[in-house]
Amino acid sequence: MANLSVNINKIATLRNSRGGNNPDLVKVALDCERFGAEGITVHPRPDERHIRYQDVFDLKAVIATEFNIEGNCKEQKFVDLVLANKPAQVTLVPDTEGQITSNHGWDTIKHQDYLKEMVQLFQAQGIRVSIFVDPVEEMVKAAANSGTDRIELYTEDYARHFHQNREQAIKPYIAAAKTANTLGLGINAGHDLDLQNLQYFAANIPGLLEVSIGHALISDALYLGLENTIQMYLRQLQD
Ligand SMILES: CC(=O)[C@@H](O)[C@H](O)COP(=O)(O)O
Ligand SMILES: NCC(=O)COP(=O)(O)O
Repeated sequence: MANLSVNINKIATLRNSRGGNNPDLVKVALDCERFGAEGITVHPRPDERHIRYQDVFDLKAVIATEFNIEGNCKEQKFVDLVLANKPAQVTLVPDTEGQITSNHGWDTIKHQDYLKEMVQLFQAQGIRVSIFVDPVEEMVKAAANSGTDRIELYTEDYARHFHQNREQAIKPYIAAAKTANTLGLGINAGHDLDLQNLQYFAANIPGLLEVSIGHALISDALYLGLENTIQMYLRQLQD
């Protein structure tokens, strides 16, 4: 069964909209753990529009499950933040400036040497590394050459096409996962996974270790409550 890491960016978005500490991000993270989440994910961006750099220190001090920090390692501030906090996992995402959200994986062929350097830097500090990639076999192969522990499959395309034709939508992900399995890479996945598309994805991706879910899960929690929502997502992941 794949682990569920709850991405709490959207809690920080809500908090920041009024400048105070409501909702309390740290309390929400601890509640997610109490309700069954196996990890907490944050994706600090340079403009700190949701997760602030200080949040990462505050969360690291209290989180007992897997802490996953996602972000752009081309930003020195991000690299310093990760090294200062030594989370269980860092997920390298190739964000470009002004993006509303993550919208592509790394070109692991073009950035091979750079990624190798980054992977070594984090691994030397005992931090597991995952590289965010599109479900393209060549990208998975080149990711393996960087020495990364895991890849995170960018699932936006799967989610977008799921309702039209789920067999077609998942095809490239199965192929990418098989390649990753052959190369000994661990597999994470995320972006736009939700209560409709998660079960089919988890049931069909061989070797899926972890999903990180934020936007849909936090939205569902408005109607269903956070505890109930987390339990519902966990049920989708059951074998
Ligand atoms: C890497 C990924 O797919 C997610 O972390 C996503 O980027 C969430 O970030 P936002 O909450 O800023 O949209
Ligand atoms: N890595 C993906 C993630 O953390 C959450 O993405 P989303 O569920 O907010 O689209």
